[in-house]
Amino acid sequence: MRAIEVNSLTKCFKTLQKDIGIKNSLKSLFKREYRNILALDDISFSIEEGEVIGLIGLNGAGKTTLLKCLAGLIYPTKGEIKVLNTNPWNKENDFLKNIGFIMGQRGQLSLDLSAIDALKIEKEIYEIDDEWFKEELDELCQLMRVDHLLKTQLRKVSLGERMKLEIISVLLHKPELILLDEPTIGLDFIAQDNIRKFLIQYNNEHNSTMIVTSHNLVDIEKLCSKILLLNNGKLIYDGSLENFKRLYALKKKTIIVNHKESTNFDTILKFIKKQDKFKTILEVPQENLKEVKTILGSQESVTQITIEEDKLEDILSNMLLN
Ligand SMILES: Nc1ncnc2c1ncn2[C@@H]1O[C@H](COP(=O)(O)OP(=O)(O)OP(=O)(O)O)[C@@H](O)[C@H]1O
Repeated sequence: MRAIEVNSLTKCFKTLQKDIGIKNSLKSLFKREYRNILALDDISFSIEEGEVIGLIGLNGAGKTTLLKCLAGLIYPTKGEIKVLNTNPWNKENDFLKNIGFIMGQRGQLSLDLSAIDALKIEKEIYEIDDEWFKEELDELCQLMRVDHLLKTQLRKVSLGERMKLEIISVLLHKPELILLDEPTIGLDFIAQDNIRKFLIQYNNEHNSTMIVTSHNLVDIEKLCSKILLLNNGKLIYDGSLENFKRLYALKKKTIIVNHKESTNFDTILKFIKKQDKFKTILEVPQENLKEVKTILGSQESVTQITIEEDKLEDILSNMLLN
């Protein structure tokens, strides 16, 4: 079943321009100048139920704006959106109960409360019954390993622990659609990994649809099978991550060669990027790859050849910055 359908979505923000200095500020009180910012430019796509989609793009590409449109927090300028079979800006109760929005940069739980009290507020907002709340909370706290923090004031828990509690608060009511805006921002690598594993497990168990935005492309590679790539408000790729990597593969491949001291690199010297006694790193254009592999393969002193997979980060830099 289709979870999201977006047709020709355009969002334009109109912002007041303010000049620098008191004199100019006073002037702008009388003569207001506005600037239009096209945050989303005629984009269309659809997402099936249970898919985990990576929404990527450089700063200002339009990712948060798109998530906010999908959540019904802002109105589009033009176009149609259907999320869970409804118009998000109608804000029907059923719709609101079935979506969860996690914003890594801005927590929603009150820092003055203990974790359990803050979660109980969510329980009341979403009208979760006592038994369900207890069961869900136990399960989620165990999965996230935060049981010991429930009585602690949120101001006193670490950033990673707070993020886990934020995620729990959003998942308590088992939303069908989960929007995750930078879910691992500011977390150490262990906490990032725990959150990713948790989200994968949660998706496997509940078949919830997820959209993840992150500048940490490891999140995207580990969590998402499909991506939406935004650039200056335009959707420039919609499809599988695998296909994206194939379509936009880098023109040069990195080959790591482990070898004995005696290895002869004479015929492929021009490809050497770095070399020490037992290891050589080569940068080889696609068209020379076969030839270089044959040369390396014919040498007995070569013990291992590894061709590095293109990193998503490198493909994107190559694509967006060139
Ligand atoms: N409320 C607003 N008023 C005016 N302009 C806005 C508003 N919100 C976003 N914009 C502009 O819309 C564009 C897209 O912003 P958006 O926050 O969606 O980008 P993003 O892809 O999420 O960026 P980042 O990766 O930096 O979070 C930017 O040029 C931004 O300045």
